[in-house]
Amino acid sequence: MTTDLAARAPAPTEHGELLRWVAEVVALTRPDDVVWCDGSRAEWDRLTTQLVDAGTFVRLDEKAKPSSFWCVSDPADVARVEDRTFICSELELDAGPTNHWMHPAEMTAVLDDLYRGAMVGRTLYVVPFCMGPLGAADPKLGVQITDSAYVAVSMQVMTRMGARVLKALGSDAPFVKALHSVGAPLAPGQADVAWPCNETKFICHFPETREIRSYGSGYGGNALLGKKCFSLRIASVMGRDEGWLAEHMLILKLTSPAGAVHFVAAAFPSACGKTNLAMLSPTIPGWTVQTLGDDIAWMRPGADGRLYAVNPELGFFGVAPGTGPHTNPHAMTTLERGHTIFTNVALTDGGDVWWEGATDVPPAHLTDWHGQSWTPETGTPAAHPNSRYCTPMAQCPILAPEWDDPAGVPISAIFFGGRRRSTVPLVLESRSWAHGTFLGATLSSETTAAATGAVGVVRRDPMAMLPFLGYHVGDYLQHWLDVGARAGSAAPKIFYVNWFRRGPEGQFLWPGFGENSRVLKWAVERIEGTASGVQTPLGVVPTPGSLDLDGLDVDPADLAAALAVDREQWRDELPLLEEWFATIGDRLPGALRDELTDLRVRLG
Ligand SMILES: Nc1nc2c(ncn2[C@@H]2O[C@H](COP(=O)(O)OP(=O)(O)OP(=O)(O)O)[C@@H](O)[C@H]2O)c(=O)[nH]1
Ligand SMILES: O=C([O-])CC(=O)C(=O)O
Repeated sequence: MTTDLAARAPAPTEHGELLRWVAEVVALTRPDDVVWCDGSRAEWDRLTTQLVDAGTFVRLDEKAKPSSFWCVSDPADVARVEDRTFICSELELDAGPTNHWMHPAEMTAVLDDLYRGAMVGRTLYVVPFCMGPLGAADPKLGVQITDSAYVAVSMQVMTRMGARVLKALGSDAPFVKALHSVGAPLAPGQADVAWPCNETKFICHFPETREIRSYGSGYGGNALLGKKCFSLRIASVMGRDEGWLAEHMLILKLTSPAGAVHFVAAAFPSACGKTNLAMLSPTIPGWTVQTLGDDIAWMRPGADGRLYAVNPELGFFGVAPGTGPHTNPHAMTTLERGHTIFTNVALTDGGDVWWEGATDVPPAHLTDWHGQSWTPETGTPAAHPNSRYCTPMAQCPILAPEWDDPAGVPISAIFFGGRRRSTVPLVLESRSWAHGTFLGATLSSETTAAATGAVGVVRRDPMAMLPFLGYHVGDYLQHWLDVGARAGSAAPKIFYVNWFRRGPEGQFLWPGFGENSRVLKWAVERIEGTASGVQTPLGVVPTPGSLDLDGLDVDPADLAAALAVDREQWRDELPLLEEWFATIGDRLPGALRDELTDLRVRLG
């Protein structure tokens, strides 16, 4: 009976390939029902109400957070699963040394076995979506099939989706096939759980056929397939083939008191400060920051040689803990405007949400992310460290007017940054595009709760893309060099930053957050040729007077320590860089090997 379902459900499209694929997935997964998502407000209301009735969502107080919902996941499904993430290229060599690999045919067989009957008792949602503005010359279209209503409503926040995308697909436009199942079929009469998922998880990418297949998880980056899976892993391959860059970067607009505008893109690993920098409230008078994106940038060369950035997403899927009125007031305002899904934060007795850092003083009583009663004496965090909000970008009070422009914005500066307790100074300017690519290629950062596994372990994370590369890291670095060479003098200037350096007592040496505007200012003044800097073996750092410190209460010794380039520490770092380059193997571009040799010489 279920094999006829695709034919019985009124399909609002004449796209032959899409209809064929939906019928094939229906036959394999055997859902009870098929729903084509239209992206309407009525659909949001219907699906969120359904999720409330199912016990997955709790509706928040309408005055505090209109049309918003709280939910908690299975405690074993709280983050991206990098060890279960695969790049299934035809050749293992093309996935490179940083990715898990399985041959596409072998992986398809494994997954087909798992998908067989996986949607029994559930509804299959067809979610047509577009990454980036629909009005783009070459809109990047996708269709996600999912058996999770949570995913369907989250995709409505995070992507341009629904009827208008189906229309853009017409009868034959190409699209990325993104199949997702939580892997939890329901036997007749079996009661559902609030967060269905499976212990077995697979997040698989087929770069040659531009397909994604995800199984077993309902969590963000594993399940909202337009995000990391499409916009980074698959799009990095599209970018390689088409001559552009798909990057794990925020995009911001910086305006000086004189009205000079610079667009800045910045790549930091997961949970290392992208959202906060994108929504920064400058502490220096007259400067403003506006937001265009907090996680992903697609940068294409324009006719003038500059790189133009577009944010493919429509929402923010942000880390909740640490977000508060002092650190990120604009994120707080975005959330207050509602239409937000909160996952794994705590619930207040008044029907609002809370997490560590939301207020200075915690409420006297909460329901924590395990659904348990919590008081400040409980002694465990009320919110999971990787708890998230999923909220529409359009609600951000400092959204830049250019945010939806299909042409994108010209990037003046690229920042690379990680979370390092030592060694890496507050800011460095690279000597050239190739040197900047070297700094990005050797970026290191301590792991965070955004992925399962140990937290706080230093690892190399090239351009903050380690978990998101759709192909060989060596080829990717060569692509960076090629894009820069084509841009020539129009290429953005590359900077390297570290907000997380610590002193001997473990204190942050730099206050961060809004104060990072001082670093942004120095960077654009370097580009304009008005700020001075001093050469170090690593690159140029600010001279004592060139970083604007007006009104900043910071211990001069801490500041000096934050800016210091310690030759000893860097000499100790050299073998680690060698080791990393050896991992990349013979596809490492020679120009980057030369940069390492030059660094060794400069360090003496
Ligand atoms: N000390 C310090 N902490 C920061 C700074 N900026 C951000 N953080 C903290 O870092 C954590 C992650 O920040 P986010 O801005 O959400 O990171 P993200 O890179 O957008 O994270 P993803 O959504 O995983 O990509 C939060 O707990 C922040 O409070 C900073 O300048 N200094
Ligand atoms: O992808 C996710 O689940 C969340 C995210 O932004 C990240 O981990 O960088």
